[in-house]
Amino acid sequence: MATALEINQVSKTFKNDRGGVHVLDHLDLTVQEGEFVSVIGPSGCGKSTLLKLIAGLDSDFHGQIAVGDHEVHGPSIDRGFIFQEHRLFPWLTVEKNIAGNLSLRDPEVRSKVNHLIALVNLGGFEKAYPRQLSGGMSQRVAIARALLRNPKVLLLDEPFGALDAFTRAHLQEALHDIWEKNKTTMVLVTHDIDESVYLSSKVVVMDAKPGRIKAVVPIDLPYPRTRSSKAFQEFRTVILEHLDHKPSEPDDFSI
Ligand SMILES: Nc1ncnc2c1ncn2[C@@H]1O[C@H](COP(=O)(O)OP(=O)(O)OP(=O)(O)O)[C@@H](O)[C@H]1O
Repeated sequence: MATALEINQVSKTFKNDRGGVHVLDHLDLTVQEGEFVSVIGPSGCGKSTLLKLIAGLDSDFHGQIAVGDHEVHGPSIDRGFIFQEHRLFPWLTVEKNIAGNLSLRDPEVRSKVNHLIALVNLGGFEKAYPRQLSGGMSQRVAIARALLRNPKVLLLDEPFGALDAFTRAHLQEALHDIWEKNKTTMVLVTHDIDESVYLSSKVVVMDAKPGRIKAVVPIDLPYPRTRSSKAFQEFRTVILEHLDHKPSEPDDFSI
């Protein structure tokens, strides 16, 4: 299997008046083509920062990030990005939001957009406007839009964080379906352990201050996964333990 994403000794410090905040510390991670990787960790550990570095939205960091054979120095169509909020253009229909600046009169674009609308299960809503869609439907349009240019890697920053539990579970299924059909490599930032176990081929658990990779947990459960199964719950516990575990305190010899 070829490597889709290689993160090599990546560190990031945000400069401030007091010198800086050291957010990411020497991260190494390899993601193979077609993998679904989730990144989970405490608030502020640098998950979104890492995703932005991969996206090329911030190139002020140490180390190297490569997507396929190309080192990342800025944004490129080989990486799609999905934010927590869908960021659709309210004045454009679903199909025009997906096509972006490409013309739907081009038969190739039309056929790709039609394919994506079917993939995200929004047939019949081509001419609808974002205000006529639910939050979950809007996020599915955002996913279709991000897939239009066949990115090598799709980066998702808590895409379901603002949705209710029912819609969230439904969209997790939809995302899994899209991943299986489209074979796009995905990197998902989430706070939700169940979401990470349900979707991922491996879960990266991060530590905070500074952000480091604490564990990489391969989830070798067959799909579709059943949240209530014993094996699922065992993976859940493993991740929870990694998240909960604090480095041991030095022994206290005081009386
Ligand atoms: N542009 C910035 N300038 C200065 N500090 C920043 C900037 N962006 C993020 N930070 C700091 O970097 C740290 C990591 O932030 P980041 O948003 O990556 O964390 P996160 O793990 O995604 O958090 P959450 O789970 O709460 O979304 C935080 O302490 C944050 O305050």
